[in-house]
Amino acid sequence: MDREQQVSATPPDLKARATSKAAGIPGVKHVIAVASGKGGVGKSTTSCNLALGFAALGLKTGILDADIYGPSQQKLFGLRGKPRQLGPRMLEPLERFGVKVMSIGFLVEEDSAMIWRGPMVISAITQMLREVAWDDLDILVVDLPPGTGDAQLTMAQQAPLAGAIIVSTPQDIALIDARRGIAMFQKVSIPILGLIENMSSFCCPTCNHVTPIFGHGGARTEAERRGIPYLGEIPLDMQIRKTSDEGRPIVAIEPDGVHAKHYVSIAREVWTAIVTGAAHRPPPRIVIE
Ligand SMILES: Nc1ncnc2c1ncn2[C@@H]1O[C@H](COP(=O)(O)OP(=O)(O)OP(=O)(O)O)[C@@H](O)[C@H]1O
Repeated sequence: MDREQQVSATPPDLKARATSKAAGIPGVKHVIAVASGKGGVGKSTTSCNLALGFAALGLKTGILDADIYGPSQQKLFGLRGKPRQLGPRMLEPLERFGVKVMSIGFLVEEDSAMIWRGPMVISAITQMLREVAWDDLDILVVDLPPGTGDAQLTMAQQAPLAGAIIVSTPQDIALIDARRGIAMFQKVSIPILGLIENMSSFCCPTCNHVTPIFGHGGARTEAERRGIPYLGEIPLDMQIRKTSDEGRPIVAIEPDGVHAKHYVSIAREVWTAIVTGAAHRPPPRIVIE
């Protein structure tokens, strides 16, 4: 059953867009999306450190900040300045810690409000995807905005996604939203590369007591229930927060530290799934018309 048949039970608008084939991005071998159903669960921090994890594996890596309403990759990577124009339509991504970065945050003032309607958001994301000189990347990580709106759907349908990673905290409330994200990607037949539990537990730096502030293990249970890979957990840790705020992400500045090892190991697992084609695909649905 092909992709067009699988989406035929979805609303007409979704179906029409789902059938438009996602064309490849010149110079980019694999594109993955990092998504979350809910805001503030650490999706951007995870995308940034995962991208650095791919780079640590020796892969040529880029990151696209598709979070139009709240871009943060420019800050996480400690980058300032505007991308250089290369000809009439092409922009050169900025680069730090060996990762090429493009974000709407480079193009608008930090405190300007992004009051854009859906079509403008879609056009901006499409341009950042296709009118940027990514140039010979093994992997492009796309940091999606939270939720399952227009921007997410556009990426799911217009970018040639190898798969999506869902980030959630262990709480029920975040997992309910994560489920919606999973369902959206499955509806458009994008493989789910796995679920990451962020802010999984807090280890007190003075007494080493571990406190599951947002609960613990919820994402693993959810992944098992849905039959999708569980990629692991990242603790709630002040160093992760502090280094992110300072624009010196933990994988870049402490590459041999315990957190970097976590992120790199997740990156390795994801990369293996991509190149072996082992990414989880939803079972084909029987459609009666
Ligand atoms: N594992 C972690 N430990 C400590 N702090 C974290 C961790 N992950 C993220 N944070 C912090 O939580 C806050 C929110 O993280 P982030 O911006 O990555 O979330 P998000 O899901 O991308 O948010 P948004 O929905 O606004 O895009 C940031 O201050 C970040 O530094």
